[in-house]
Amino acid sequence: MRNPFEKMPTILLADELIDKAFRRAEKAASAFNPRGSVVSKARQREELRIRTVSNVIRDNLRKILDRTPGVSTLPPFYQELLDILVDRRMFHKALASVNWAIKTIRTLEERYVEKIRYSRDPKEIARLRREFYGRVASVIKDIADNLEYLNKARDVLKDMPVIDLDLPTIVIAGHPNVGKSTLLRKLTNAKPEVASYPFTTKGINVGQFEEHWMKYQVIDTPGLLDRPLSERNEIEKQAILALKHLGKLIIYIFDPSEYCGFPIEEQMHLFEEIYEEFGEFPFIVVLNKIDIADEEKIKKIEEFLRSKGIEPLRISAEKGIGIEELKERVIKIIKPEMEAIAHSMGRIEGE
Ligand SMILES: Nc1nc2c(ncn2[C@@H]2O[C@H](COP(=O)(O)OP(=O)(O)OP(=O)(O)O)[C@@H](O)[C@H]2O)c(=O)[nH]1
Repeated sequence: MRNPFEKMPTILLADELIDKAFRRAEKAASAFNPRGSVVSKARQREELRIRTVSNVIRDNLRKILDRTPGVSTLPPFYQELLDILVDRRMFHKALASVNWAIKTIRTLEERYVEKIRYSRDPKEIARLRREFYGRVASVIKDIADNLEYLNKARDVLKDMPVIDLDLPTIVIAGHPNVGKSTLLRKLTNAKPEVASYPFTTKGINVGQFEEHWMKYQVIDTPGLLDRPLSERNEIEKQAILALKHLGKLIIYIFDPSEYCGFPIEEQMHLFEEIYEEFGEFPFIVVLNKIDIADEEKIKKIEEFLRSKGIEPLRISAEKGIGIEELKERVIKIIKPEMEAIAHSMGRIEGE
């Protein structure tokens, strides 16, 4: 899956678009050598100007609509993301205004070409053409704000993170410095691709791994699932919603060594919040940095988790301890689900 907004064209602002169209029309008119009477020549030349202006503008605007995916056709994850990045309603309205401008200019073109064909006075013909120019300029000025909005939106959208929506996705959560990116690197054996996300200052880390001929995607969203809910703003809350559309499983990381700077009580508190927030998700909980952590603290967290019916896994992301077992647990949870999906699709195809 690619970024659905990758193909969005550069969007000219109102003045740029008007200038471009008028300049093209002048160029076409000056290269044009009509024959016939004075009136006929005037008609032909002005009709050419009108058609050129209309074509240039409509082509430009049409390209925006053709190369921008319809919001409702996008997967839910991208719809949420669109809301976070640019406000879905505004975006939709801006596109609708572009559509309106295309239609209006087409109507004006036909109307003025007809008027010119009926006129027998070269001065009147020139005046009609100027009037057409004025009306076109005012249509474009009417949508100036929308063009500006789309222009800015495009800059944001074309850099949207490329996340493969077809792959089962594992989301990593836990306080800062507990070892999230170290674990991601270890699990995926890859230098994580960092895509810039506007709602995290650090970008998002994405990596993949393959096991038993199946690919999995692991993402880490610094700044998102590492703080209490009360500290998150609206945008971040929405981003979390987007994650819910995307993820299949959460790997929650504790750092019993407390080297991350958060006491284990605080870590348990954050865990409870995230566990509740993602209630419908399967969780795998790991205790990281066991190479340096205190046995007593490890036990304390283990007891806390067992009281919730969770059996945590001890690992060291840095030393590579427990990573294979972690992968096995991931696969055990995700694979049957994916197989069930594949199976039901096969059945539908087979029928
Ligand atoms: N001793 C030890 N150190 C580890 C282990 N895993 C991670 N670290 C260290 O812990 C520190 C933080 O690790 P990161 O992977 O950057 O943590 P993070 O959770 O991604 O941090 P943020 O991106 O800031 O949220 C780094 O200095 C790592 O080297 C481990 O298993 N053992």
